Amino acid sequence: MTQETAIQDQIQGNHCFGCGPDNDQGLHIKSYWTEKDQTRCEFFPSAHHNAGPAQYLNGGIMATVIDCHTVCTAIADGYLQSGRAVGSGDRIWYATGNLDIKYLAPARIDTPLILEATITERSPRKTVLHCNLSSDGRLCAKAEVIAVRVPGDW
Ligand SMILES: CCCCCCCCCCCCCC(=O)SCCNC(=O)CCNC(=O)[C@H](O)C(C)(C)COP(=O)(O)OP(=O)(O)OC[C@H]1O[C@@H](n2cnc3c(N)ncnc32)[C@H](O)[C@@H]1OP(=O)(O)O
Repeated sequence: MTQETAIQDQIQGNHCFGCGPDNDQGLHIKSYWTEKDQTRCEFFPSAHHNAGPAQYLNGGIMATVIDCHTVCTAIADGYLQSGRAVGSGDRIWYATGNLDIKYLAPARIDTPLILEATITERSPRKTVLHCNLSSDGRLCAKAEVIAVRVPGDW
């Protein structure tokens, strides 16, 4: 189920700080399906994304990339469940209802992050996802996210 076009590049008009192609100052994460119900994102931190110690990544940035990777996965899944191409027709949009992160180890600022999300539950109004964030082969954070479907004009 691999694909060449990122989920974010199939959705028009997204100004989100973490995942919006239309945000000039955003992080511009890119998420791809890898298998059924699973997506992957590789993110290269910039030097100004650091925590207090310059060698480590800020935890809020980690939360943002997890949030955006999982919610974009829920949005793409919403289109697939409706039998539609991602981004086609009336907008399908989800917002973050809950984001529960456990920070397990520091992530280095000079090393790419790997995010792997899995859809664990879905219903018409919400999608539940698990996400692992790794850096340099080490699991640095794991999260449970509840994405709630909101109206297209939210
Ligand atoms: C222009 C085009 C752009 C497109 C780009 C898109 C890409 C953008 C990507 C952005 C990426 C970044 C994303 C961002 O940064 S989104 C920004 C951060 N998030 C928010 O601001 C959300 C603020 N909250 C709300 O708007 C509402 O409270 C929401 C929408 C969340 C729920 O509203 P509402 O209360 O009316 O919902 P419901 O009562 O019908 O419940 C429905 C189901 O959901 C379950 N539930 C509800 N709340 C919670 C909760 N807090 N924890 C756990 N579960 C919750 C509930 O039990 C029920 O489950 P079930 O009983 O069915 O099992």
